[in-house]
Amino acid sequence: MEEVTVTLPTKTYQIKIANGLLNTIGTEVAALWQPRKIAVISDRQVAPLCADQVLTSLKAAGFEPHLYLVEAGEASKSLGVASSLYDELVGDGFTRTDGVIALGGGVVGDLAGFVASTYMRGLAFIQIPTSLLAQVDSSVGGKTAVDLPSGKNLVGTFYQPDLVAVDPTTLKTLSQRYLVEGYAEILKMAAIDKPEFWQIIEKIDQPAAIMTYASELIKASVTFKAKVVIADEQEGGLRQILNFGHTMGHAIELLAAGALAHGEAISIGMVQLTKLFEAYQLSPVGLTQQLTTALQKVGLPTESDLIGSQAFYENMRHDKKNRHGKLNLVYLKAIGEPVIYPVQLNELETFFSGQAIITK
Ligand SMILES: NC(=O)c1ccc[n+]([C@@H]2O[C@H](COP(=O)([O-])OP(=O)(O)OC[C@H]3O[C@@H](n4cnc5c(N)ncnc54)[C@H](O)[C@@H]3O)[C@@H](O)[C@H]2O)c1
Ligand SMILES: O=C(O)C(=O)C[C@@H](O)[C@H](O)[C@H](O)COP(=O)(O)O
Ligand SMILES: [Zn+2]
Repeated sequence: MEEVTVTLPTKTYQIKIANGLLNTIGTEVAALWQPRKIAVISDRQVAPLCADQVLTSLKAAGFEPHLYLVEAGEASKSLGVASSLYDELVGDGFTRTDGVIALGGGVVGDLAGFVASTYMRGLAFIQIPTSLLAQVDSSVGGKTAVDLPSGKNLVGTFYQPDLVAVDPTTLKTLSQRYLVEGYAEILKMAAIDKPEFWQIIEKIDQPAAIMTYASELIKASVTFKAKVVIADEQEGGLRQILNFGHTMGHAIELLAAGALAHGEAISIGMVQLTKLFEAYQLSPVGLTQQLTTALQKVGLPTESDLIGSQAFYENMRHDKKNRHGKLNLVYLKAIGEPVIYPVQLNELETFFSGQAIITK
């Protein structure tokens, strides 16, 4: 078993990574929680694959698990779905001494974490991520959210789990599209972490290689993400680097209305933003091509015709790195050297059209 510890001012928790961990999840949970009711929140695609394993193990450890299912996909990250879950928890008599477990990808993790953090002002919460994206990124760090029609993750909380239990064997049933999509967030972390991480990326020459290096990639990603979160839990400054590619990416994802998965949109966002900063001579010549090549090797998109419309700029203005009239963008001075670069909101169009005057 690999373990990474997340030590924060208010709590410390473990990210545990082991093949077959779902079979013994009850024992892991019993080491943290007294017997209680547990809301296991999952989606209709994931639950038939592994919910039985989790429920059986929880029951054997003395818990009373209740399974709640949402539709698979981003549309479930809504206030409406959260509200239905609150009603079900009330109906089943959940109280503040009970718990919530997210069993699924990033959608289920963000939604269940949001419900756990708000229902009766907060129930204990555990993440069991089953997609690659969730295992490397979304289950760690405590960002929970639902979307609004006007933007991604616009309502949410910082709410840390008591445990993140990663069982990489769950990835065997994940489609190639979502394996590759999760890889986009791995590549993001490799691009902003020390160059040793990028060296693992250099070895990934086709989608199948992602599975070959999965354990190494998961460990490197959560170790890096944990380090950033420990340094800046609530994104006062440094944590914004984890948003590399997300300002454009989230705007594109919203405009694509379900046609692009999160990681696909972030892939486009990383490349197009780097292209802009390369043109402004703030990123080195050739960096856009380096990122493009690494992303295209696994089939990720790097371009979109959704960029540049009025709605695109409007979406970017809702970015949570928008502070005091400036939008903090994250660009790369080099691989492993992310820089936070504030742009005046009233100059956003000029900046993104490549016509701004840059003083270095
Ligand atoms: N909180 C954070 O820090 C954070 C970080 C990154 C992304 N996110 C959010 O995560 C979401 C994207 O997560 P995602 O890519 O996991 O999407 P997802 O949860 O929609 O999962 C992708 C698809 O894979 C299926 N799936 C999941 N695990 C599976 C398995 N083991 N076998 C077969 N199918 C499986 C799901 O049912 C879904 O259809 C976005 O909403 C994004 O905003 C949050
Ligand atoms: O954990 C973080 O911090 C991140 O930014 C990770 C991102 O990959 C993730 O998509 C996150 O949900 C984006 O957060 P947001 O604050 O831009 O909504
Ligand atoms: Zn992301």
